Amino acid sequence: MGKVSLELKIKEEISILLVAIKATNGEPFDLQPLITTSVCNVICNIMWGNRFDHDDEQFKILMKALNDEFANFVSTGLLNFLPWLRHIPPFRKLMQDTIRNERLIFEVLKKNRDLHVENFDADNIRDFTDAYHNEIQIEKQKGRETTFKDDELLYVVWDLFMAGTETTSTTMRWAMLFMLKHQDVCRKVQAEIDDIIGRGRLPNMADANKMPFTEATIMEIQRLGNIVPLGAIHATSEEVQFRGYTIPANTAVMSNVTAITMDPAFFSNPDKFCPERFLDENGHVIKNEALMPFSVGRRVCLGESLAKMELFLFFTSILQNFDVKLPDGVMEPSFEGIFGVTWMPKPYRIRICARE
Ligand code: HEM
Repeated sequence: MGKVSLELKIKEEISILLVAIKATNGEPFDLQPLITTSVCNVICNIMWGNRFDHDDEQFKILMKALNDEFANFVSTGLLNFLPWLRHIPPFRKLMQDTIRNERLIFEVLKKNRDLHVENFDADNIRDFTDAYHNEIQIEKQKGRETTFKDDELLYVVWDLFMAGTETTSTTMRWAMLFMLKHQDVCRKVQAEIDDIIGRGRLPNMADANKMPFTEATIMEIQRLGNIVPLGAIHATSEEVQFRGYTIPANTAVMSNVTAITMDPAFFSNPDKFCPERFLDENGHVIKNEALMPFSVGRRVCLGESLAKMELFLFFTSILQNFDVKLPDGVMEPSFEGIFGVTWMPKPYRIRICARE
């Protein structure tokens, strides 16, 4: 799927999201289910070429199971290191729930794969699942051994759902909290949107490089939101010498991303929310290599460009149309977080009101 058609799919989701937000009539609500559904639908579109209505039964099963998997991730992750814990409450129940959820999710994934295989037409590749299945057929015809396998496809799709849904949704929820707290920044972003895009059409990716303040704001949200504070766990495949240390083969390695994003040597006053740190004196964006929300190296986030597209389009489309406000009686947004798959804000309620 090319960048242009991907952008169209994202904008289709955004249009539906904006209608759903408008229907809240400026009353306090939790943005999480709406935004997660939207970004999950983007992945569905890439994988299966379709989207689901928010109240579709199959989609509800997938979303609930995905949410439970995310919520239990830290505890189930512990079982990787201490597997015997699975026999002891409360881990026993957690393990049973995880197995049940995985079965439910794989049923949905299998159903969609089988539908694709039934209607497969090599001359009309509709989406990722078709493209993958096509690869299996090509390798089969050539009689070659391949890692492209029907069952492997289910795990690839599952990985993309896991990696691509909660991350983007969580970043957007931090984004809204930062805008609640820093209304001055929010107004500057809105002024840039009005100037470059206006109110008559949805934002496009072509607008992004004309909007340095917005780009810098998203960078600062990603720096302070810091949603993957310890990166992903990797393992050394052989012995490694690193800065005078010897790391043996098969050692689990984690990267302390927080130590970098909060290091005054890279970011002055690191606790301060300050988009201007990413702008030079002419208002142009400064790239800072110490900002690495998608990690670096060979295992860098596979979805980085999709995620950047989603963040820009969701963020600007919401602020183009709405102001963000605290519920009556709430003086300050809470920046307390929960450590699940990612570092995510505690559930909060927000008022998103049509702009004057
Ligand atoms: C704001 C959103 C996102 C953030 C902050 C983010 C961040 C990350 C980080 C830090 C990693 C670990 C890299 C490493 O192992 O060193 C990662 C891996 C990955 N991400 Fe993302 N991600 C985001 C969105 C997405 C999206 C939308 C997709 C695609 C659908 C995606 C797919 C993946 C995949 C497949 C990996 C594993 C790559 C590998 O192991 O080789 N991510 N991401």
